[in-house]
Amino acid sequence: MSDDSLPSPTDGRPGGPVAAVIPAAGRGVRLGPGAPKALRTLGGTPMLVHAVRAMAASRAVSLVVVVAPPDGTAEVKSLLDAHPLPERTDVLVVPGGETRQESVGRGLDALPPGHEIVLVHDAARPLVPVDTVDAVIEAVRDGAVAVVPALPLADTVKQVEPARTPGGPEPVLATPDRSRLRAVQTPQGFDRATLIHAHETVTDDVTDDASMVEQLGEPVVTVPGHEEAFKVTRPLDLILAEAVLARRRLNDGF
Ligand SMILES: Nc1ccn([C@@H]2O[C@H](COP(=O)(O)OP(=O)(O)OP(=O)(O)O)[C@@H](O)[C@H]2O)c(=O)n1
Ligand SMILES: C[C@](O)(CO)[C@H](O)COP(=O)(O)O
Repeated sequence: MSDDSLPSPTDGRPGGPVAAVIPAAGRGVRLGPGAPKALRTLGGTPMLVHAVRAMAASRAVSLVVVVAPPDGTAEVKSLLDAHPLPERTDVLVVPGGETRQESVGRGLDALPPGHEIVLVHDAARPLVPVDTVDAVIEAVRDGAVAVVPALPLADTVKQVEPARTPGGPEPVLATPDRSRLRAVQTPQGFDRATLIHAHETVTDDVTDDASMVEQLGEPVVTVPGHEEAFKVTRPLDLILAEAVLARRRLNDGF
């Protein structure tokens, strides 16, 4: 998809500039000891900077709200000052909360008026291609209130009774039909009012924003995800991300 393929519709569909909220306040416990995950480097550049650039790569995105570790807003601001974005993209930095949900909520609270479409993108998915970002935006512009990039599963999935002790045996309860399951990624795209309503209404613990919209009874749809939009969660993911970046740099000739 080219950068110019995202019109600002004038036919009543949500158009205009898009804002992206990037929750980046997690510690990265599963990645192991070190700096907060979003500040760890990939190819010498902090993961957060990759994620911010990935959103700003879409010409539709005019504002990125970064939700920083509460004690790290000054560090994140100076980091972003040192890695400027295209002129069309503004950046705000706000402190995050205890959970991802709370951090996204704080990012939404900071949104100025004028962005009808909001993306929520994990800092921990630094390598999402711009075509995936644009596909999500386009689906919201086409009238969906909530859109998730999704991939089929490669593994068979079992539903289990969780072990009583870590590493203990887990009785298998069921094997869901894999053909109807999807692994969902970010950015997830939303009609702004719907997302804000979901965050004001849903208090259950959830692991993504689209499930909050589902709880409102609103429809959520998928667009094709991308393998390179994987989440850097465990140490092996960092090795994979370095390899993907190295291949991209080789292909781009720098
Ligand atoms: N209180 C939190 C927790 C998570 N996140 C963000 O939510 C995204 C997805 O979360 P995850 O990959 O689980 O990150 P962590 O919470 O840092 O990882 P872990 O659970 O291993 O500590 C990350 O970009 C993370 O920075 C956040 O903004 N605020
Ligand atoms: C939002 C998400 O990336 C979609 O797959 C995922 O649910 C985040 O989960 P995490 O355990 O907070 O990383």
